[in-house]
Amino acid sequence: MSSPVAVPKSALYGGQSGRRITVRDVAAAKERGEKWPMVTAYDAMTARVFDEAGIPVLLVGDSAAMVVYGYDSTLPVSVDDLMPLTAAVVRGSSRAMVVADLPFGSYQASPQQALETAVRFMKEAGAHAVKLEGGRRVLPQVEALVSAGIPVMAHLGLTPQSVNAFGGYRVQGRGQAGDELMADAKDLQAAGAFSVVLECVPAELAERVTTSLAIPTIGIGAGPSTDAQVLVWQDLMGLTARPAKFVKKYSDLAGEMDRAVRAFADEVTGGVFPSAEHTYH
Ligand SMILES: Nc1nc(=O)c2c([nH]1)NC[C@@H]1CN(c3ccc(C(=O)N[C@@H](CCC(=O)O)C(=O)O)cc3)CN21
Ligand SMILES: CC(C)C(=O)C(=O)O
Ligand SMILES: [Mg+2]
Repeated sequence: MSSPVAVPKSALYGGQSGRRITVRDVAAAKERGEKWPMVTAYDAMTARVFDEAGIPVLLVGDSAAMVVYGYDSTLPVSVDDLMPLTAAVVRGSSRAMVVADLPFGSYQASPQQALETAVRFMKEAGAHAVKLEGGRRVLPQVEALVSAGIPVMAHLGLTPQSVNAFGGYRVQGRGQAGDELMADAKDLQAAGAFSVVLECVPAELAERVTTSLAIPTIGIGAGPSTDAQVLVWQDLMGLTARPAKFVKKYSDLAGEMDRAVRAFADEVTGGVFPSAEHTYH
């Protein structure tokens, strides 16, 4: 039997406020030095499970392109694809802040385009904040959204919508590029972003960015020093075939689902299911 490990729990993670987590709660957690978890969600039932577990922030990621829709990158997914998933996550949760990831092509063209897209996610899907990828190249977009009262989560490092420009999913921010990323992070904070995701960057860079910023950093493949950590839920649950190095598997849902569906199939073919207890008369 394994001995229980004492896990320090933050007031943000598992908070019992009875209302939604807000950007103010997220800011206060950094001031208190409390780390918190974020996970993706794409439907109401998983959102409810994560919400009831006390996860303070749920991200409806454009990773839905890959884990929900089966594309091999995040580029093909549209606003219309993500809108119903976002609405479902909002309906399935009551305490988490729900962040809508703006998909490729829905905000890059102009601040006006970014505002129109973000307003749809807030108004029609009920999202509480939006996320977009990029640094100084999207500052006008960030400023337009913040001016409209829309909380913006930024995203630096391995920004998957730029996978074709990077030539693959590779670590970002090594050497000189680290100084560029630091400058992007500071400018995003100055533009009013309430948090910034750091994806696939050296831990030392993520630590420097985290201590240099007043807003929280959310790491994925960015080492242990960021204020928060995010994973795609299918990765941490063991549903993903070949997860990245930064993924830790906390469950083997693929194995469990395989076992369960084979058991059902065997009982159907063997005439065992349904028995009397699952039958109406
Ligand atoms: N299921 C899932 N999980 C994710 O974390 C995720 C997505 N999908 N889709 C969108 C992006 C793509 N992401 C990825 C995908 C692959 C690697 C990857 O294979 N990385 C290499 C590192 C290569 C290097 O060392 O430069 C690895 O071996 O982990 C990283 C991030 C993260 N995001
Ligand atoms: C992995 C997170 C940060 C993301 O952007 C997504 O799931 O789309
Ligand atoms: Mg994303």
